[in-house]
Amino acid sequence: MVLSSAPIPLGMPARAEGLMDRFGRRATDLRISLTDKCNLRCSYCMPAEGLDWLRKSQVMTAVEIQRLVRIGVADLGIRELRLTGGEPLVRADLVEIIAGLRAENPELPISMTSNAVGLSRRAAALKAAGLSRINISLDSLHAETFAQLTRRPFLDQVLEGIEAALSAGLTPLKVNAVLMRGVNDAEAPGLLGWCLERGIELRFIEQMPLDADHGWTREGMVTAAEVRSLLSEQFELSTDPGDRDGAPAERFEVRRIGSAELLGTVGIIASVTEPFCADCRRTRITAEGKVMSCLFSREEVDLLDLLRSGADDEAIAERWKQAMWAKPKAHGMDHVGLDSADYVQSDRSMSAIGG
Ligand SMILES: Nc1nc2c(ncn2[C@@H]2O[C@H](COP(=O)(O)OP(=O)(O)OP(=O)(O)O)[C@@H](O)[C@H]2O)c(=O)[nH]1
Ligand SMILES: C[S@@+](CC[C@H](N)C(=O)[O-])C[C@H]1O[C@@H](n2cnc3c(N)ncnc32)[C@H](O)[C@@H]1O
Ligand code: SF4
Ligand code: SF4
Repeated sequence: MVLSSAPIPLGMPARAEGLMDRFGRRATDLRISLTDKCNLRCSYCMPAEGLDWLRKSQVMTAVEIQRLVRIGVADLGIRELRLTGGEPLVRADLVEIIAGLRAENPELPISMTSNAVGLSRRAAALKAAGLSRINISLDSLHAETFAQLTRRPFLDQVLEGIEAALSAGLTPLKVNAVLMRGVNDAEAPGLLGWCLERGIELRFIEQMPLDADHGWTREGMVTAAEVRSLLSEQFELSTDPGDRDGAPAERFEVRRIGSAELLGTVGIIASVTEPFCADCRRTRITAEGKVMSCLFSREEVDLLDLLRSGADDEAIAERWKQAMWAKPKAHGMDHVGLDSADYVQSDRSMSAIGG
């Protein structure tokens, strides 16, 4: 048996149940990045020239991913799984990965976050393999604005992907949009109307300082308060009565101004201005098998070396638990504040973490 070389961290119960941290939170939501590669270059995420991609040998195989999920579900209390990246669709073995995960975990909710480029050809196969639902990123319905934000002219492919995902039953389908001031912020009500017509839940995400270009500024980002104000031009929002249940998105019921008819819901993910770290339930594993206990962690704990050196499940679970025990309180620090003086942006961009 290969044991973690690290001693049990201070204060961690010797027989800690599941992925507990020092602040009493327990991670039950596992997010695995399948790849650091992507076919878009969204300005808030990737640089125009791309990044130095990981070599194939550095990236977890389907079998390694399946083993980690098995350990997470059987031994560590994981109750839901999200596949992300990079762009999961660039993995040629995506359908096999999902089929393998589903065969071992018949009841596990398995979702994916994707840019939907090329999805129209694969949506039905992904559903048949066992994918439960999908969240798709779409920042603009205008071809020029889409191309400006993503640096690629693929809007039509994304729209086709969304239609295919709906037809395949990858629902409830959610669309993620990041608003950039002066670029697509005026589109907020239009995007919401478009999603409501299709039974899609739109979520606006505050831009976070996780871009490879390090171009984020607190003044430049569009805040949740601004999103609500932009939407109020056409819609009335009221707090959704449902339980938030640790979710990043705060949900609102949507009605046209002056109408009582409920059109659907919209979510706002206010990671910067209205953080939700106190109830965080997420544990992340990067494409190269490193645990990131927080999206903004500067410390990573390697599971791939254990996977590849004959370690047993118990040793892997123990190292994962230790990594999560050290989870920072918020935003990778001991306090909230992505705009605080002591926040230091990580070298990892969102695409290399697994957003
Ligand atoms: N700060 C922070 N932001 C997060 C976290 N998890 C997700 N987000 C943000 O929320 C965005 C949307 O996440 P998704 O991957 O679409 O899914 P989700 O909102 O977690 O999941 P569902 O509502 O269950 O579909 C991400 O791209 C991040 O920008 C988190 O742990 N911390
Ligand atoms: C990193 S991507 C990975 C999955 C897939 N490529 C996609 O775009 O949906 C996941 C999510 O992160 C979001 N994202 C990327 N960079 C971000 C940033 N700097 N701030 C906020 N959200 C970001 C994207 O909008 C996307 O919805
Ligand atoms: S947000 Fe997603 S689609 Fe856009 S560059 Fe990052 S990983 Fe690619
Ligand atoms: S910033 Fe870190 S602690 Fe806060 S919600 Fe995200 S992952 Fe959890």
